[in-house]
Formats: sequence, structure tokens, C-alpha cells
Amino acid sequence: MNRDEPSGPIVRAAGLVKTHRPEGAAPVHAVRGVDLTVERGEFVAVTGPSGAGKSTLLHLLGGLDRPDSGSLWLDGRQVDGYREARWAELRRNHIGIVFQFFNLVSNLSVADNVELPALLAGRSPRQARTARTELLDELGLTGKENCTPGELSGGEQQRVALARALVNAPSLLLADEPAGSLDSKGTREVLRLLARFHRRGQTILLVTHDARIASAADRVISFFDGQVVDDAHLGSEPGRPASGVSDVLKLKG
Ligand SMILES: Nc1ncnc2c1ncn2[C@@H]1O[C@H](COP(=O)(O)OP(=O)(O)OP(=O)(O)O)[C@@H](O)[C@H]1O
Repeated sequence: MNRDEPSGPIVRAAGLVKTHRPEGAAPVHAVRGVDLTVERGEFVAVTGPSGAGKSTLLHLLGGLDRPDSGSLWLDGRQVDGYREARWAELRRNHIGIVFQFFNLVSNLSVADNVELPALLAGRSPRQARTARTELLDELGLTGKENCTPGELSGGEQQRVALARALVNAPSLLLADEPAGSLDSKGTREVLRLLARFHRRGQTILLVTHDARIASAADRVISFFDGQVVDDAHLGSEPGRPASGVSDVLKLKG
């Protein structure tokens, strides 16, 4: 049987299980048998209370953590048993990730933070510069190229992180509480930008404990105690604006 599915969904997970085993403490069953399919062009939010296992699931999907059992296909590849080098290659070329606390390289300029993944993926300096310039322009960051992350607001840093995540045109964008450390203005801005990239066909899976932020997506998966307890399509086609976006953009005034 062919292990890969070149034209399959962006994400297919079957029976994913992850138990954290902290030293000297009881095991934590964070993800307890998750089946999940994400089609190309979908904007999916995984929501649920603190401790439900959302970040653990996102880490499994991005190869930042490995499942104890279950199978996973990403962009047509069956990734079970992938070693770190293959995961790193997959993240460089096919998966972009944004985190709550941005995770930018603090002593590199904005321009270098964004260009670095393009250079690591084998693009020429010229191609990396072109991609960086276009994205920073699109994200309203022209003029900030020579700043370091510490010189920017939280919202600006998250936009740099978004540019970095998108510079290699990934098939899948993963976002872990992308507005979790932003004020209301930064939250609106990052949701508006995610909605814009989704409209152009970007597949997005975001994780949030905030149901209002989740409603920016066109499909909301509710997670509780390591399991999917609800999976609601909010009514838009993949690649189309989600119905909840205009409401959520009014968030916090
Ligand atoms: N590396 C780890 N070692 C031990 N336990 C962990 C680890 N990571 C997560 N956990 C535990 O696994 C459970 C699920 O955590 P996870 O961060 O995935 O939940 P979450 O839904 O993302 O929560 P939050 O919204 O608070 O981030 C929690 O009980 C957490 O304490």
C-alpha cells in the first residue's frame, strides 16, 4: 500500500495519543485518541479550556513533539517515524508556525528574522529578500526592517512572526494562541491578517482558549480532556471569508 497520499487533505490524523511523563509526577494524558482531517483552504480553530491538550495537539501536528501512537499525514506525506531532520525539512518548506510569544530571534533584525527560513530552505539571498519585502509590505511593516524585535510592539512582533511563518509559502499555517499576548488592537490586527491569508487560500489551524477568537475560523473544533467533543462548520467554503470574522474583528471594542 502506498504510504503517502499526494492529493489528500492537508492534515489527516488517526488515533493520535500523547501522554506527557514528567519526572517525579503522574503521567498526563494530554491527547487521547484524536482523529482529525483538515482539507486544503480550511481555517480551523481548536478551542477548549486550559489544559485540554490543544497545544499538545498543535505540537504533534508541527512535529515539535511526537505521539505515543496513532498515524499522521501532512500535505500528503505519512510522517510516522520521521526523525528530527525530516521534520525540520517539513517545517521549513511546508508548515509555518506562529506562537503566543512570537519566538523571534532577539538579536537579529526584522529583515533577517524573516529571511532566515527562506535562506535555510535553499532560496537565494535575492529571492529571500524579495519574499521578505513583499510580506513585510503586506503586513504593514515596511520601514521596520532594521529594528530588532525588542524595539517593536507585541502586535508588530506577531506580524513579523507571521511573515517568518509564511515566507516559504507553507501548505499549512499553525498558530498557537497567536493573540494570547496581544492587546485588543493587536488581536484585531492579527485576526484580520489571518482572515486575509485564508481568503487567498491559506490553510490555517489555530489553537485558542478564547471562543471569540475561535469564531474567526470557519470551522471550530472543541477539545476537552484530550479529545474532540464537537466539530462545527460555521458555514463558509474553504478559501472564503468565515462568517465570524467581521464579528470577531470588533473584539474588545
Ligand atoms: N511538556 C509537558 N510535560 C508535562 N505535562 C505537560 C507538558 N505539556 C503539557 N502538559 C500537560 O498536558 C496537559 C495539556 O496541556 P496543553 O498545554 O496541551 O493544554 P492546552 O489546552 O493547550 O492548555 P492552555 O490553553 O492552558 O495552553 C496539561 O495538563 C499540561 O499541564
